[in-house]
Amino acid sequence: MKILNVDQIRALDQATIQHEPIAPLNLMERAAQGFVEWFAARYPNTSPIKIFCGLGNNGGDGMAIARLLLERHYTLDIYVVRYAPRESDDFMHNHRRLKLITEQVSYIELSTDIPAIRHNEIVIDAILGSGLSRPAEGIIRSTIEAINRAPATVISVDIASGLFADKPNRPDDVIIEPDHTVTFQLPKLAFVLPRNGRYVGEWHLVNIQLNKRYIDLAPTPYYYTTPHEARLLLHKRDRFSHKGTYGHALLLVGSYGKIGAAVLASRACLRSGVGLLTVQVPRCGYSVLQTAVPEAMCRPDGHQYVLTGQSEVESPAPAEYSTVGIGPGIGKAPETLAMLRELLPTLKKPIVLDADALNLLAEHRELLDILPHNSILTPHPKEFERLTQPWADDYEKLNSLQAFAKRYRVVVILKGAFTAVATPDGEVHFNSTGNPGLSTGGTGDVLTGVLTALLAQGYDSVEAAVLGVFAHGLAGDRAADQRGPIGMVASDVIDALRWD
Ligand SMILES: NC(=O)C1=CN([C@@H]2O[C@H](COP(=O)(O)OP(=O)(O)OC[C@H]3O[C@@H](n4cnc5c(N)ncnc54)[C@H](O)[C@@H]3O)[C@@H](O)[C@H]2O)[C@H](O)CC1
Ligand SMILES: [K+]
Repeated sequence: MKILNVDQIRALDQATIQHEPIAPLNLMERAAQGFVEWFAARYPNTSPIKIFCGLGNNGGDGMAIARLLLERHYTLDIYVVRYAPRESDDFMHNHRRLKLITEQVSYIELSTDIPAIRHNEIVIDAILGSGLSRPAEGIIRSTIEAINRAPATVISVDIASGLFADKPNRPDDVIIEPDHTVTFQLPKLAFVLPRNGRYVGEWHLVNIQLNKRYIDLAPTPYYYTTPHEARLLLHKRDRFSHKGTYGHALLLVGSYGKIGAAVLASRACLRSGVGLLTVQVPRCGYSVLQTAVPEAMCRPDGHQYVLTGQSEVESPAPAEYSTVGIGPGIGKAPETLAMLRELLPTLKKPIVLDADALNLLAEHRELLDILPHNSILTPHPKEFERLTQPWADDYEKLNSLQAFAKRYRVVVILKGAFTAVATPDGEVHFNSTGNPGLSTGGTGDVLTGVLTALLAQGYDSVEAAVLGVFAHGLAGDRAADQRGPIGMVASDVIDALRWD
């Protein structure tokens, strides 16, 4: 699903109006109906509601929503924040229609007009929408502050008032902090950026049949992976396939005290459909691995405690495997750095790099230039910062993510809520699965195993990254359902992996 910017959203409105065709007012009515259906399904009881409307089309939506809620017999107090002399045409029209059925519309011009809000109330925020052109000031600011102080449930129409949809706010901007945002058809970039969490709450999409052709043709680097799209990436298995069909992966993982990472990555790799798996661990990990993961072959490293790449047993060179996954638990010993230096130039196919493999790359940047193209890197924000430089805001971070993926021709998976997958072509796919329960030791090792398995099976790197991140997050969601987000551990995520 595409994520469009504000100019494109405006043009999409116009395209829908022209080509459907539909009168602007009817499109607003459709948006309001969509909101009200969502609302009525979630809040069937008539809790007292306060709705705050601005004077533009977001306020127009609010006026129409107020009318539709009154028709459904909700108890409603309606406020118009009169911050300017001008009103949009569709606001005016809906204001007039509303006044035909109720006299109960109040106007907020001064702070003293702002009502007290009680804790059992629901606030609907329709003050400012995607038309925000500058930070909220004056009476808008005071109203937003009052709503944020109130102990009520807050629901924003389209976007929290005061939040820019596609560019950074200043740190001292005043923005609604909603529990829910109900937006129209497509998510906004602001919704998937971590620092905006409190200005978005849970967000929900309401389909208002905007022009499909415009959406299909609109150029954008930003996408949001829906379950349907993720499922389409899944390769079907042929009845006559055999284990050779699904590749032979090599994992270079673990060091003394971190053999658990090797076990987790190996198990996840096997649970993600790899044909054969060989795992190279330092000698101290040999018995652990053979016992904990009997399905994997083990190639013990020549070193007792860390990886050096030297193998004790006769075995093929890493380049001969379908792919290599390297990083979980490896540490940063000089021998391991030397292994990376020797290994990278020999590899011609995309590989997976995680954890200390990334930290070694950050400390020895010349290695970045010899990464096999289309390799997948899986940093969390701190690791990514070491690979690049600190950022002032999420938009700067996103730019730097896109630039990095392009420059080194790699796929970068920046982990977090709405994990971002940046491609060598400059696209970014935000993931839709996962929960805070995944913030626990070992889940990154699991992801490395998953991605290594997908590359070994012949998925191209972008598909492997998008699908792998989605499936990993979904498994995390299942684990959280079963164990709760606090009690779940990385092994639960492996157990919950499903590929159908
Ligand atoms: N396709 C859709 O998503 C649809 C969206 N709808 C709704 O329309 C709004 C966008 O409406 P618009 O009139 O463009 O903007 P706003 O209501 O957000 O703002 C009104 C107006 O206010 C001025 N303004 C901006 N920032 C400030 C500020 N800080 N202080 C004072 N005034 C400000 C500016 O001139 C704006 O134009 C969208 O969010 C949806 O809710 C349609 O109803 C259906 C289709
Ligand atoms: K709003």
